[in-house]
Amino acid sequence: MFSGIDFTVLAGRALVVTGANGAGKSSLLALLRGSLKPAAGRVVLDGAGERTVAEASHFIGHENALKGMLTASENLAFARDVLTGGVCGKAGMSTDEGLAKLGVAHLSRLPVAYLSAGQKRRVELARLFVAVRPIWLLDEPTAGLDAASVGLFRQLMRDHLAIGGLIIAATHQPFGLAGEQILRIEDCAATADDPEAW
Ligand SMILES: Nc1ncnc2c1ncn2[C@@H]1O[C@H](COP(=O)(O)OP(=O)(O)OP(=O)(O)O)[C@@H](O)[C@H]1O
Repeated sequence: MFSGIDFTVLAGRALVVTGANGAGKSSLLALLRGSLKPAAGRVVLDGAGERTVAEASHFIGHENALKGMLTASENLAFARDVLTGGVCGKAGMSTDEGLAKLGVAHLSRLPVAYLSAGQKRRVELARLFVAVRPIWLLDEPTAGLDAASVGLFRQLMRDHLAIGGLIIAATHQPFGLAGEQILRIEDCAATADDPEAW
């Protein structure tokens, strides 16, 4: 795995985590949201009151968290209920508005099992908009998206940063977000803020 990772990400900024297959990008996201415990070190979240990173975050894994027999709209309604319980988040857009944000409003009433890989991914990403959470933890968010959808999602990330959101994304492709920090995980070490690493 990795060691020696030390970084700070401020509100309104993005950190792009890159590295070879198996370097530990997904594992780092799991550590950040608390689903894995670090052997050493800690994750500190400032300015979120009593909330943990998990409670303040959306997590989009590299596998979609969608139920095939539920429609796109039903999947989002379920996610919205789960993500807005207690103090953990407030409701955002309606499910149809969230799907429209990703350009898939016309798929709202279809069971997700009938959708293409890219369409499923766009439904998954719509979750970011039906509940309001300041931190987006994204694992290969644009995998399977066509060029137009990648461009659309890049703009949605910019919009989130512009309102003071924070994004940490594992990816093999640069997003080209202004001022994005890059953390390259290499064998048992990490090099931070190295834009030439691409
Ligand atoms: N559940 C698990 N149990 C044991 N080892 C695991 C588990 N998940 C991942 N690993 C190991 O941890 C290491 C890092 O995996 P991780 O998925 O974090 O890599 P990654 O950088 O995200 O890779 P990729 O680019 O292929 O998605 C790998 O060697 C992998 O085999």
